[in-house]
Amino acid sequence: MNVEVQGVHWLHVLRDVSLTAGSGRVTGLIGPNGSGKSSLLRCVYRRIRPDRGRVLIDGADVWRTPAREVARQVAVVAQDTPADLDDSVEHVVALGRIPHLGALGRLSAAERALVAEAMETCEVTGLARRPFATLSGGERQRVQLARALVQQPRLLILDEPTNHLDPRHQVDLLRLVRALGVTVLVTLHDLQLAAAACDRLVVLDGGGVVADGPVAQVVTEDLLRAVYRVEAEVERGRDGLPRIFLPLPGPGGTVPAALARNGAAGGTGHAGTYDVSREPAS
Ligand SMILES: Nc1ncnc2c1ncn2[C@@H]1O[C@H](COP(=O)(O)OP(=O)(O)OP(=O)(O)O)[C@@H](O)[C@H]1O
Repeated sequence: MNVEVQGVHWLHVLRDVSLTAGSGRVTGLIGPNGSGKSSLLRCVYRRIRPDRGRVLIDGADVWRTPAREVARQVAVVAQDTPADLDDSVEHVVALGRIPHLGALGRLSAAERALVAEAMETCEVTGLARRPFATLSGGERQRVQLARALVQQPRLLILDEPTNHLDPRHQVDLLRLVRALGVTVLVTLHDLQLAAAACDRLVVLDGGGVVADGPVAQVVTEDLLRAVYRVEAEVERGRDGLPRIFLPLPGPGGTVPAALARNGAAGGTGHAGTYDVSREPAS
């Protein structure tokens, strides 16, 4: 399933955005906070209607396609979890079949097996009877992914799918997503993960596309400086993928004097120092 975004404008947020997410490929959307990534995904999955421009899925304009038809083809793991919080985990996962259900609204035996398999794959089988509301952030994220998998989408849209996951579950999710063989559009803040998981990266800044291409071409020191305003080092691994070294702080650093504790310089307008090895003053 091929996705084409053509000249999309929305409010002051998206400005003339065009991109293609190729069939069966994993396309990553990256960019600073507030650059418009989630808004663009919402345009693609028909949550918000662009003021100008079009989103075509396999050549059909999503706003000229019935919502149910889009829901049969497109699964979304969004940051805001829409599930009814009192529902059990198993029920939330089974909701993924709704777009495919007939008039009776009952799951077939094959569909129940699909629900069980998706829960197994996302390691949430042990949580099946738990109310969704009682889950941790990472558990919720895995349940939402299981719901998306039982939908058997041709396009999978993931908005920051790893932000609550521990390292092993991050790796598992991205491996699974790559192995599915469906078209994937994903936002990720972790550029190392994005570089490993995606075939192609599109960079948004200020609501516009500022770079678009294969991972190795896009993730560069110049891009990190220009778009994220961070002085990072980028090396190439033997696999050709970029390795990103951010200028992480060691002990000690500076903060505005008004925020400094631990006996740092007082007054206003001067930088104070802090020492992370010291207990905060009580
Ligand atoms: N309904 C809305 N009305 C007005 N402004 C909005 C609306 N939704 C989002 N915005 C603004 O649009 C900008 C882009 O938001 P969006 O959530 O798309 O960014 P993002 O790139 O996904 O950010 P983040 O990395 O922080 O998740 C932000 O400045 C946000 O405040």
